[in-house]
Amino acid sequence: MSHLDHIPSTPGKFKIDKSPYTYNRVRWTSSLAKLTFWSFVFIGLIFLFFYRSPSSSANPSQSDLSRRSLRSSWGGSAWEKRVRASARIRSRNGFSVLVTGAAGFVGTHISAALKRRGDGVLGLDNFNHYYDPSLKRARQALLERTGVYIVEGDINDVALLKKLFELVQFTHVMHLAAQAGVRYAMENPSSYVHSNIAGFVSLLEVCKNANPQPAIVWASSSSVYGLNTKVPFSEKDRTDQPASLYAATKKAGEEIAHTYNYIYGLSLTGLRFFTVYGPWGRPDMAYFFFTRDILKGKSIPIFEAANHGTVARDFTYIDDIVKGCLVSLDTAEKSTGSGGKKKGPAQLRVFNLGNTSPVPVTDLVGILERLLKVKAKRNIMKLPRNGDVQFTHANISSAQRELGYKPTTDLQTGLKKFVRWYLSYYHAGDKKADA
Ligand SMILES: O=C(O)[C@H]1O[C@H](OP(=O)(O)OP(=O)(O)OC[C@H]2O[C@@H](n3ccc(=O)[nH]c3=O)[C@H](O)[C@@H]2O)[C@H](O)[C@@H](O)[C@@H]1O
Repeated sequence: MSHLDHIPSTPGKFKIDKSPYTYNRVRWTSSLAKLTFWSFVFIGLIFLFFYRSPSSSANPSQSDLSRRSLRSSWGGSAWEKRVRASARIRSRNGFSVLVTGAAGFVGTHISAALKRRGDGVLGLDNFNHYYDPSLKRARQALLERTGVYIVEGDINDVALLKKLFELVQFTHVMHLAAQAGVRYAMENPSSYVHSNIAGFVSLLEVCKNANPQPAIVWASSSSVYGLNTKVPFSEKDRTDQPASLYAATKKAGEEIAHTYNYIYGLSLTGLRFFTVYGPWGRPDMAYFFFTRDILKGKSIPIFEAANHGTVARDFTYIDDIVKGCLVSLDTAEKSTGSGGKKKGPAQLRVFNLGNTSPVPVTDLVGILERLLKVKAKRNIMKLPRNGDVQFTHANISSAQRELGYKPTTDLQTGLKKFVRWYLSYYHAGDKKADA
């Protein structure tokens, strides 16, 4: 046996002599050289990972986040060209808007609407696996056909955000990237902190340093009203009793927005969306998976409150939400700061965007049964203590007064459009409708 046979095959390891107390000096020295070499390689890889690591996923687990971030990449001249082309304004007085969460339900609709009217739109999305990513890819393909490019990355990736602001002078940011869903917060609390708090702060940090600073419109949630019992919910009502971690992170977002407005002069508008539904919707939401399960003949859990109390939502159709978002962007005043310094007071707004007519969940199921022509297998159960509240109802007088916001789609009409889309998307192409 030559001494080469003693050189370990596994990097970073060296063989100890038969006797645990003595070792061969030659073997040790060559092993040490190997060890040093492989340590450098290893440290180099770690350095590369942290230096270049762009996106991570908001959802499943932190280890998933890191794993996925390794796979994502951005940069290069072709990439920069695509970014600039997508964000190029094509109408007089148009905006250049960065839409975060662009492959999401609301993000897709808003990106398409902005592009249609001639604004420059650049999307950003981490394509996480909270729900079927193939639906997000299909939305991406849809947007690509209209000329909207979605950068694949995470809002926590400050280097990426900085790069985007270097390439494009965004006039506005439509911030929709978030960990959504009320009930999932009990399963994966850290994903809510990661996206809705840390991610929001990282975005605001980059916006505040940008020159010029963009105006920001972002998605808060009706869930901030939490245990508030005064109806309909007005922006003046208390929001200090969240019933879920999701709601708490959205409420935290509103306070964080106040801080960045106060210190840095960022123009910020928070929109409290009320249970948004429609074509290209989210498979984790009740109207969506009820449709899927009714068609499959599976029973659906329908929540009711104590003493058979009605559980209801102010379901709001996506087109009404899009209108509310666009007019929020149009009426957003410029941020006042520059170079991270505030120059004067800036606009800070919060609006309810709801439909103003709550519908019991049982009625939602009745409408779906009629549209699908299938009887649902109803499994009535007690509202679990998982963050769901019994009732939501928006008072929209403030949005009406200041934005001219006026929802026009009732649940029956909106669900009809959703069902038509659902059937053509899943049944015509025979795609799997698993959330
Ligand atoms: O308005 C909002 O701010 C929130 O609206 C929805 O949350 P939610 O209203 O709970 O929407 P769904 O999860 O679709 O639930 C709709 C209704 O169906 C009920 N439900 C849900 C699930 C189920 O299995 N059974 C059931 O009866 C819920 O209690 C609720 O009353 C979204 O999921 C949140 O991301 C959003 O922020």
